[in-house]
Amino acid sequence: VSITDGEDCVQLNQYKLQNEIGKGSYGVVKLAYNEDAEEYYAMKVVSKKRLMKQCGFIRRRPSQGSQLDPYPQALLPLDKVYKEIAILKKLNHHNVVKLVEVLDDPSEDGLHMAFELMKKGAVMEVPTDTPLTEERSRFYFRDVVLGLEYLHYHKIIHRDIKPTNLLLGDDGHVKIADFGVSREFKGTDALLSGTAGTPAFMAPETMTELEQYFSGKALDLWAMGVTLYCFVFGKCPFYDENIIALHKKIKKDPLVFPETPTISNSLKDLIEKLLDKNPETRITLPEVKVHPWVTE
Ligand SMILES: COc1ccc(C(=O)/C=C\Nc2cc(OC)c(C(=O)O)cc2Cl)cc1
Repeated sequence: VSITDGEDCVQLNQYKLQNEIGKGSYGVVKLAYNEDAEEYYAMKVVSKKRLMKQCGFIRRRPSQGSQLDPYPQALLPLDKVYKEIAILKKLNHHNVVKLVEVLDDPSEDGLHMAFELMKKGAVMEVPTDTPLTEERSRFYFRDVVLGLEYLHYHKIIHRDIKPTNLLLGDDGHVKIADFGVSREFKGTDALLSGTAGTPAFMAPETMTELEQYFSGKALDLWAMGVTLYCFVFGKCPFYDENIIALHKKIKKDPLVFPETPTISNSLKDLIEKLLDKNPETRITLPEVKVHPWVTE
């Protein structure tokens, strides 16, 4: 990997890194021009050092001798990102982002993942005062249903479905992105514990005091419900900037639809079934596929 700081942009092998187009806890995404392919890509840059710190592997140790504290048996954080790459490499679906290449130079801190560029970026930002029409929401929702059906079929729970992780290509279709917290499972469903993803999109069953296990697929369905609500209303159904208050609202508050914009009864019915606080009775993906609002 040769990194040269040219006129004012960084060259990484055959990629010319340009301006930042995305940012998150994972790192940044930069526009990258591939000189050989004469194509633009989205280059996700993950800092390995930051990953190590995020998992508390690098502690400030008092200088008491040089003995290295043995790493706890937990997964090394880099394994997490290598697992994410392994998952992405085997995925190939019209509604899932395509990982093209990984540039990982052991001597470099940045791990670079080149994705096909989704020219229009995220389908929408939340909150927004210009939400999507019901028609447009249905069009994008169908893409998310197909993408998620593919992921669940390949035994992957995404765990961070939300509008900013739904990227729009120039064919007007949506692809699911960001597998940073996704989980592979064996058998028919994942049995998960703990919370991962974005708080306002987390399902109520994950917010239990006692350590509990819950279905992975049902988490993605709940997040799809929050996402669909955001599509048409431009804001989340449950929100509070205080995380404790947010958890309480998600667990206790009834679902409320704003007066405007008015939405059809069939859409209300679907959102209510997705945002069912009981994961046992929550609508499943096969049922979503045949729901009147989706097939209308
Ligand atoms: C306005 O123009 C724009 C065009 C494209 C973008 C954009 O692509 C942003 C993020 N991209 C991604 C993020 C990912 O994770 C966090 C992953 C992943 O890890 O799966 C993949 C991609 Cl592509 C933004 C603005």
